[in-house]
Amino acid sequence: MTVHIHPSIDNGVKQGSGSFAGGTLVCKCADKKVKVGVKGDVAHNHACGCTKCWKPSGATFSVVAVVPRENVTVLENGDKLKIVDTAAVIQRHACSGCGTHMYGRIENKGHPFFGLDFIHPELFQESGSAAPGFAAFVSSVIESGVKPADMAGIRSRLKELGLEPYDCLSPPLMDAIATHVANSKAA
Ligand SMILES: N[C@@H](CCC(=O)N[C@@H](CS)C(=O)NCC(=O)O)C(=O)O
Ligand SMILES: [Zn+2]
Ligand SMILES: [Zn+2]
Repeated sequence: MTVHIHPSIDNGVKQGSGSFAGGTLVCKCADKKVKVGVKGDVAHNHACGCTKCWKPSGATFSVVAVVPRENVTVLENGDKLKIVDTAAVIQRHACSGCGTHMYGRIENKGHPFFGLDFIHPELFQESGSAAPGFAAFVSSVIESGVKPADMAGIRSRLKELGLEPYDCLSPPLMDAIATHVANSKAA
């Protein structure tokens, strides 16, 4: 069985240039494309199996990374952007024309990841941004219809691609969240 994870990594994970200076994220509309400028490289790029992160058609996983929110600017056709779920922690701003999520923003100042926006590096018109390094919320793909019996094959393909599978976030990110919670309680 061929295991498809995401079109940008199914043929192998292409490493970033290490000097990506930023670029423009472009939606999939034929015209009046939404364009979002991002300064600098992305961090914590990963495959996400959750149901909320945007995936291109046919993908089992999303590929998503973070950038400082001050580095993100809507450049063109921002009037097409709509928040997918205003109740979610991550306010995902999607193009109402093609459905592509252009950036996700956390507005809760107390959240461990406040200050970071979530973006999909495959939407950069430029190449060279940092590559995904792990896979998160892997078990969640079952919620999108993947058969539990296919999970062993998915996890082994992720490992083959060098993307260690986790069912929540990676240990360093889980540690960062717990540290934030501990510090908030201590304060
Ligand atoms: N099992 C759930 C997990 C959803 C989830 O917790 N996603 C993570 C990773 S993106 C998150 O931080 N979500 C916050 C949000 O969506 O606002 C699903 O697949 O819908
Ligand atoms: Zn669009
Ligand atoms: Zn997700």
